[in-house]
Amino acid sequence: MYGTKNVNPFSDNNETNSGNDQIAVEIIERFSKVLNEIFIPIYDLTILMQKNEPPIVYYRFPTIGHTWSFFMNCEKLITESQKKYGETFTLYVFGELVTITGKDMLYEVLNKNEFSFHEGSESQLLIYNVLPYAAKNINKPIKILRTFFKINLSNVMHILHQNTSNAINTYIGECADPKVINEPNELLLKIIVKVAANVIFGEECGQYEDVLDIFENFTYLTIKILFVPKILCFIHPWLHEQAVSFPLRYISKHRTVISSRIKPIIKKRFEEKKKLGDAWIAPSDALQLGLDDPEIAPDLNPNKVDYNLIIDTIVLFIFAAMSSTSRFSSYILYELAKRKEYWEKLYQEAQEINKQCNGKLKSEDLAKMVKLDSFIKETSRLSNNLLSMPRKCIYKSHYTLVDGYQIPSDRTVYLNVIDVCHDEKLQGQNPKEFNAYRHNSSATKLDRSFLIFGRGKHACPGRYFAVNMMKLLFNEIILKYNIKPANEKIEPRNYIGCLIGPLKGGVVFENRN
Ligand code: HEM
Repeated sequence: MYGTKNVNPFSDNNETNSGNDQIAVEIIERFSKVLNEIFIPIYDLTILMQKNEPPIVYYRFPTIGHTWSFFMNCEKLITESQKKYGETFTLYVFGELVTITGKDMLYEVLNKNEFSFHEGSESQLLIYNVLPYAAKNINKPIKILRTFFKINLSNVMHILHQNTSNAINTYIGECADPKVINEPNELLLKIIVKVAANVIFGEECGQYEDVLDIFENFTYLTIKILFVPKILCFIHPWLHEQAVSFPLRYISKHRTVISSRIKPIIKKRFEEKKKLGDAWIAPSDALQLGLDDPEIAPDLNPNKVDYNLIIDTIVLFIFAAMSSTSRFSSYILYELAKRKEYWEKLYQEAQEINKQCNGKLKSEDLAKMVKLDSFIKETSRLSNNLLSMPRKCIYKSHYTLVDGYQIPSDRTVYLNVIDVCHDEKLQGQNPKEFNAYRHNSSATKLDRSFLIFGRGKHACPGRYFAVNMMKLLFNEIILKYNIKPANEKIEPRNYIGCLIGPLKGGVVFENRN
């Protein structure tokens, strides 16, 4: 029954402190024991009388709860808690109780309306504080994004390919002598921003350096704020939100710059459409999809366009697209640099496909890149966060999971995705080891064993774009360069709290021939 077994998952480490530290720890421990003995049973009792909540993992220090171990070694905290309490349990982190569910229960949480994606998601912080016009009716921008991926992606593949090639030439270029790229994360972000800006924003606008700078800065900052420890949440979550979203709100007056760039383009498009009528060929970008919505742009009148909503939709698009795609691309680049044993086969595949399509890749050619697809899928599988896809329980009093545990209203539930990634039944033999050929379906396919793009009704609508973007990028890199880690001892993946942190270390590029 919940909260009654005061088991300490970290008891093995208790003896490592010495001297004054040891005394200090003992004093705090004694003090906290007294507090625990007073408060925990009272809390336990009140809850027990009401519901069968998931067990709260034992913690030593009141207020701090599991925050320290969550931050320092989240993987160990989760694994040991799971061993002792089962797959559903509760932690006390940054002043808040959060419940963790494992591989058997997480699909229920993902699929039930009683668990809100929008209220649970960390990105809400960004959306409400920085994109207020999108936040007012979030379904509108999401619908534009979904439509874009449904109808436009294959139409823009040749543009994406061309832009990827150009961006690689610009940012990596000829490497007759070995060239060390010390910050491959930044390089990949630059390439992806340039490529994606064209198809999202329109070719005319995607060329403006000031706009590209905004997208880049915005993505950097949004990645950074995800890793800021939520210390201020001990006082109130609102304070944390205000502090981390502060720099984003003032980022180079993004609204003014983007607005000054899109207004003339929108005006020109309306004029051409009026003049040419049905003969006008609409550009295949997300900007145009926004303009096709009569609520956003009524009567082809530039003065009536809801520019704020268009700008927020574009920034949301960029934020959603850039941060994850560039982060995952950097993990793939490192794996590729490290794992020479895969090169031969990947190179052969790239050459054959390139020959068949005369160097002009279309959607169907990308579908043929099965080996590269598997390599991308395996890298992503092993580059997942430990916990992911938070949901807030919005059911009136509590929601009862199939395992009988009752999740109280307002509780955030995190999904233990690493439990899925490391499960032998789901992943096959040696699930913690890299084996690119363990997969027999594409990285875009949503299934129980692969949760990188989520599942259920909020599953990532940008996954085809992301995977195709990565295929274009690495197909080009494989054909053009030999790569190796700048430092033989490349740093393994590191976690910051429950999130996988950016990889560190340079990569050396050299022309293949
Ligand atoms: C490697 C790249 C990417 C990864 C790993 C990724 C991952 C995810 C995941 C896990 C979710 C589900 C979140 C949840 O259920 O809590 C999600 C949702 C979403 N993703 Fe992605 N994503 C990627 C690229 C993209 C791209 C390129 C876009 C394009 C704009 C995009 C747009 C979105 C949007 C709009 C949602 C929310 C959908 C909704 O509200 O229903 N993502 N993504």
